[in-house]
Amino acid sequence: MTTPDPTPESIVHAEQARLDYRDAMTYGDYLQLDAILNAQKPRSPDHNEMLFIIQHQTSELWMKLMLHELGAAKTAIATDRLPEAFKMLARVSRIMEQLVHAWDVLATMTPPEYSAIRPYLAQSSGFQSYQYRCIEFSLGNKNAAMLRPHEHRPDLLAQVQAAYEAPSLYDESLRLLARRGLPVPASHCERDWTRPYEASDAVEAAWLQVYRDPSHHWDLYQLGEELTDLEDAFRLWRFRHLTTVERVIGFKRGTGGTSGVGYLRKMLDVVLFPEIWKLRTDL
Ligand code: HEM
Ligand SMILES: N[C@@H](CC(=O)c1ccccc1NC=O)C(=O)O
Repeated sequence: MTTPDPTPESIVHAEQARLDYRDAMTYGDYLQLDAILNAQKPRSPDHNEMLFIIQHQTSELWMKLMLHELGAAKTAIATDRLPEAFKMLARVSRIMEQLVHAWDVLATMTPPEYSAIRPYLAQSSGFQSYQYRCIEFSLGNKNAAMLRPHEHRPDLLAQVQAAYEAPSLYDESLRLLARRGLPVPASHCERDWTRPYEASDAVEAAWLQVYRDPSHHWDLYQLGEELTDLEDAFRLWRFRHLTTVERVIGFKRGTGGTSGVGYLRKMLDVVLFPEIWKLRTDL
């Protein structure tokens, strides 16, 4: 006699899965799904606005995690706990790569599809993303003008301002090199952290010592390569943004008031960790 194939119902029964959650915390409770899944409020009647909203909301969630990891990685470097920092920096780079691939989903939106939504966006723009600005500042791309869009929200301004005033990931890395006896000039160990980073031959010379003798400076060498991974991924993100914008709105001005593609193209020239790149030519 053959036993009958199990039915979906009998499988659940045999597993003794809990089915009554009246008195227990559920998946949705734990993840606050009521809040998250009721936060998509399209303003247009257009089908594609849901994609646009979810693309941005998921990006903001990943940015939240990046900031969480970046902040902890900076503290770990500042307190000489490098293995922990490496774990967190690797995660930040993987998140950035995730955001790079996310552009593929948004690129399914054609120019006419976006044109149907765009008037409903009014003057809102990614330019006003405070988490994005915190990431740029944490990575050392400081620019006082970028605080202005947040002036009307003192609570958010305080967060962006804190990232603006704090040493960046790279600043903390250079301070670590100095603590390890490498010849990082004093001007790069203590300074007004709100000033844009200025590349220095002396800093490059310090990194060169690391890269010329990796086995003696293994963890600093690994730090240099983690920073390279991160900037590499960030450059790809900027490039995919630029290309997606060009294919969707061409050379129209941005809703945030910038030239659009022209502005985003200029941002491709930003170098976050200049000496880490320059030293490769001099090795
Ligand atoms: C069709 C999709 C998109 C278009 C047409 C677009 C367009 C633009 C434009 C024109 C700017 C320049 C600022 C302005 O004048 O508005 C900008 C900035 C920005 N966008 Fe987008 N964007 C798109 C998707 C996204 C997505 C998915 C994100 C992810 C969160 C994003 C994040 C940003 C950020 C952070 C900035 C500021 C960049 C900086 O200051 O360096 N954008 N976008
Ligand atoms: N700057 C875009 C608008 C835009 O992309 C946007 C608008 C509201 C919320 C997020 C946006 N995404 C990134 O900039 C545009 O000029 O079409």
